[in-house]
Amino acid sequence: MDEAFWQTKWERGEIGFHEPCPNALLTRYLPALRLPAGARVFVPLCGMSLDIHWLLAQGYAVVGSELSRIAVTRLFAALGLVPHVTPLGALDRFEAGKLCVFVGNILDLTPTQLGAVDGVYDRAALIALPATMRAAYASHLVALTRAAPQLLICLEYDPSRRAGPPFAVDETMLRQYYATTFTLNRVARQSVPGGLKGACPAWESVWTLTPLQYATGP
Ligand SMILES: C[S@@+](CC[C@H](N)C(=O)[O-])C[C@H]1O[C@@H](n2cnc3c(N)ncnc32)[C@H](O)[C@@H]1O
Repeated sequence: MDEAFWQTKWERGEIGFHEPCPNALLTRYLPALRLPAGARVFVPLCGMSLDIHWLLAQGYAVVGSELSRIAVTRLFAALGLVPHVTPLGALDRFEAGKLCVFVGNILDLTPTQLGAVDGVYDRAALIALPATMRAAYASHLVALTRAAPQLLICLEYDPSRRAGPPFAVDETMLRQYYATTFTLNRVARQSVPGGLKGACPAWESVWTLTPLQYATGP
């Protein structure tokens, strides 16, 4: 699952993952993160998601990371924003109003370039990556965001029934990636209507990841 795979998907318009409206699990469960008003939310592997429109409409500042320039150009256009583009070595930063997106490989993004974020929203990012890349992505994301709390949507299905992406990521895997940094709390689990593209039953889980140093104890 290299960069060329995703660039080709965007060039061919094969973007079945793109949802026609803001994700209902985001709009329902983001309050569980208890972000302050006007918080800065990081959306890794953001595509041109309408979730970003929704986050901006709630008054959040949004910062994204996305490989595809096609996606980011379309995202700004759909929002009626004209981005100011700044080259930053391997990345380009697109900025307008309260939206900033780094175009390029997230692994090239540094904490200094990203700046402070209050929370992370991961929909179809961790599960877009194969197992060989996931641990590196997860630890990079923690370092990048200085372990900011996350709202994370995961997908579970029998991986012998269908090849990813999206990949199945169950609780055991999630704990391998994040349990040393966060308290993991599953706030919802629901079956995917019609299964995973009709191939097999699937379930979506919504997790909140709270930094361990902030977890309240007795
Ligand atoms: C499954 S899509 C999800 C997009 C978005 N989160 C959504 O919900 O519509 C995964 C996205 O990650 C991007 N991507 C994949 N690998 C990446 C990487 N290493 N760095 C930045 N973006 C990446 C792809 O171009 C694609 O747009």
